[in-house]
Amino acid sequence: MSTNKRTLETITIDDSDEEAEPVAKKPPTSNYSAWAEIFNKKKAEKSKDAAVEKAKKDADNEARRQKLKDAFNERKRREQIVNGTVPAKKTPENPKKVPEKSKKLPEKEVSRKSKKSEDSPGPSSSHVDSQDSQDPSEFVANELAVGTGERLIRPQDIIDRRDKVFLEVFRHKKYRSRLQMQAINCILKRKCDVYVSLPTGAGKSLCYQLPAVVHGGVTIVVSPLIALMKDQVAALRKKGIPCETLNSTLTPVERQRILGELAKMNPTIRLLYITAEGCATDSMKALLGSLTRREVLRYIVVDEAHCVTQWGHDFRPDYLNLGALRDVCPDVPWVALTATANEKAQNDISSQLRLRNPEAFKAGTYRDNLYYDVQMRDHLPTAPENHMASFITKCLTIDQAKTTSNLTKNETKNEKSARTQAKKSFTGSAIVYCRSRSECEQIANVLRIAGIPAMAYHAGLPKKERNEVQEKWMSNEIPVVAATVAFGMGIDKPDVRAVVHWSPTQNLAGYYQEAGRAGRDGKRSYCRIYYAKADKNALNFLVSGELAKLKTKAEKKNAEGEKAAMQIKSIQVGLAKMLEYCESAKCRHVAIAEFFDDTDCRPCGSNCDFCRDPKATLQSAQAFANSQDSLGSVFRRPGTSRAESGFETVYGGGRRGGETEDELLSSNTSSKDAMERMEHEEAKRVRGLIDSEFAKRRRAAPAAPAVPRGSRRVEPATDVSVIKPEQAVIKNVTLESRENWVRYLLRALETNWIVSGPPAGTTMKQCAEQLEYGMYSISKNETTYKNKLGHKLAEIKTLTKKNQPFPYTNTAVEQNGFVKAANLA
Ligand SMILES: Nc1ncnc2c1ncn2[C@@H]1O[C@H](COP(=O)(O)OP(=O)(O)OP(=O)(O)O)[C@@H](O)[C@H]1O
Repeated sequence: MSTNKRTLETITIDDSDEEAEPVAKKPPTSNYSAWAEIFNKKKAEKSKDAAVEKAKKDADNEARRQKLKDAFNERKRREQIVNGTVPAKKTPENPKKVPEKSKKLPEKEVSRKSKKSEDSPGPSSSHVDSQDSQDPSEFVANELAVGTGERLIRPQDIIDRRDKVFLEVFRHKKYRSRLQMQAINCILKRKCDVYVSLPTGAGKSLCYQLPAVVHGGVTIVVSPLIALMKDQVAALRKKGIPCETLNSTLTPVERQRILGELAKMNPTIRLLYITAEGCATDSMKALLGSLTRREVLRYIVVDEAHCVTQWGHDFRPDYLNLGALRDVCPDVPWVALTATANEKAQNDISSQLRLRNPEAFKAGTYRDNLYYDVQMRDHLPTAPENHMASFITKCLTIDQAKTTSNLTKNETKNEKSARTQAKKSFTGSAIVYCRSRSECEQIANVLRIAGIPAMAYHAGLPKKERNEVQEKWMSNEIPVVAATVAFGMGIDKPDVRAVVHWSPTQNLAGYYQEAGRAGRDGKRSYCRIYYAKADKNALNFLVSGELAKLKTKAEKKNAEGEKAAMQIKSIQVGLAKMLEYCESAKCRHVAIAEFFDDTDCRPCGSNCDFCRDPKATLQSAQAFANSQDSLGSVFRRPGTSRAESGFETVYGGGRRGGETEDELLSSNTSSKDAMERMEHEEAKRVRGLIDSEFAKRRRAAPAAPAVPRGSRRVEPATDVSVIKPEQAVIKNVTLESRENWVRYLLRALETNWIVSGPPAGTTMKQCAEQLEYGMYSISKNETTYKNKLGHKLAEIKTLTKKNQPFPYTNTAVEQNGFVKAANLA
């Protein structure tokens, strides 16, 4: 003890450097000198490490600075190209600008240049169009200033500028398709209106964005969603293209700034995104008139043009006002773009928008990198959630090198626990579309339990949280989002490897668009629907209110009545085709193509479940058809046929009155208000619908012989069964309702036991049946029976949320803690 004290007293601590270790000075003993030597050596090593660390940090910072500088310079350069302030290269193909007087080139020179540009590498010589599109004489020279610097004085300049903008602003190497290039060239010529119908992800936006930049001036783009516009504007700004959006979410100051810029003689804004509602206002008409008079209005573009037609799946009444703009700017060329319009819709779009002899560029819907399939939820070998989880795992290849495991030695013995605890690193991402917010939460939870990082995205989340989810998904931090339909609109993520619909959409066209968010990079991606009879009922039920409203309108013998009748037809056909797609066994690509009147599409061969394995697909469709009348007929009274029930005629689809969840989210009202309004409306609508459906049926049905409710007998279901169905000891509890409770319990257990599976020696179905019977056998009346089962269901769901397995005990043997004598083995 005393030695220690002495040693400590003799050490002088050098604390001049806060980060440095204490240094021993004047070592009094040889022991101490050895100790000090180690200390100093350590200090030297540490400072060396610190120097290396510092050098690394400096290098990183420098690299980051350089990257930012490069990005800034690159953006500046792109801006200069866009503004036409980059001096053109003095090459033989692009000679120095000629003075105004010699604008018109001699015939000979034009044709020589035309030949040259065909041969020139340009944006992919292999994709260079036929002579007509490259012929400079075809292009109408725009003699007004493009921006502040350059003036396009010759058609050849347009071609040069097109290639420069294509390569250096949009940074593409070659055109996505010949059609994309042809459409771009046609639009660039500004000689006629243009209609573009290309598949999802085909690059339609470039068809108008490139000409808009090349010609300078202002291009007006009408888009259906504020969120969509915001995304487009952000993406264009990143490329250095000045663009703005005028919508209801802007502050007065922002609005004023944009209007002030547009009022200038040469506005710098290249693309102005507006909503269809905004177009109809007098102030917008005045603005367009003023731009036209100043000759700076280049194009009017109608994106998602199917919104203009009642034949489309997403009709927006405001789009009908667009045609009136023709009177304000009669000579400006129009461009209409869509991925989802059939022949009827195309004709309607042309007439509604008053397109003048539009040149059409159309391609079928077929995308060979997308694999479509349908899985019948009620006929899967495993729990549907489990099935989906393993499907997603397969789609998103797991990067083994990056996968980390925090398991201990003992835990690795347990495979199930290993599955849940290894932190896998996935490549690519996926979306699971759900119908309700609770379904989103439930699916996200189930996926997490299965070891796939997933988050829910829906209107019920605060905006901040929604943004966070979106950002994490975009940056591949979380690979899967379980979302409502609002998610993904306007998002252009190239590596979405799977789009799963936990239940189908209300319309085949809508499905095509949502599924089209997969594989935008052209790589193999998967589009799957999980389908069950219950979905069919729910879809029919959901749209019947909308149809009922339209039917009242359709009774009127005027234009409004005609439009409503058209809409009813479109809704009915859309849903009928969606259900047909799910239920029939045929090439999925052909089914989609036929819906869009594309008769050229041949069976894909290997890009859908049917073409891969026709026999299995047929069997699955057959199994579904066979179970049609026995499954979950929640909304149909036993004894009535489907036609009698009225559901056969209430196929429907489309979003309600053009107001989507996304729009509600982006409106001025707070998202909570919007969300509540939406939920309230939906609940009211469904309640009203149920009442009216049942009232209708009560009126229509012949008076049935009075049968006490509790004793009513129906054919037992085939998907689930109940224990001792003949008992009927509780008044008003029918066999039907007991079966429904078994189904609810089964669904809840399937989700909860996705990882652990049912207790040894049992199946999930048996457990669900036992649980129901347990409650049935100890309840005195209908209310206690329902309460007990409700609590049990809630208990299972709560445990699922907490990622805890439900501890199953056979409730048939539980009664107030005692085992029933009858159940003792
Ligand atoms: N020539 C090209 N080369 C490479 N990528 C391209 C080309 N043209 C467009 N793209 C890219 O393809 C992606 C899809 O383009 P875009 O969003 O315009 O598709 P779209 O046809 O509008 O699809 P959707 O109808 O689904 O919205 C974008 O990331 C875009 O940058």
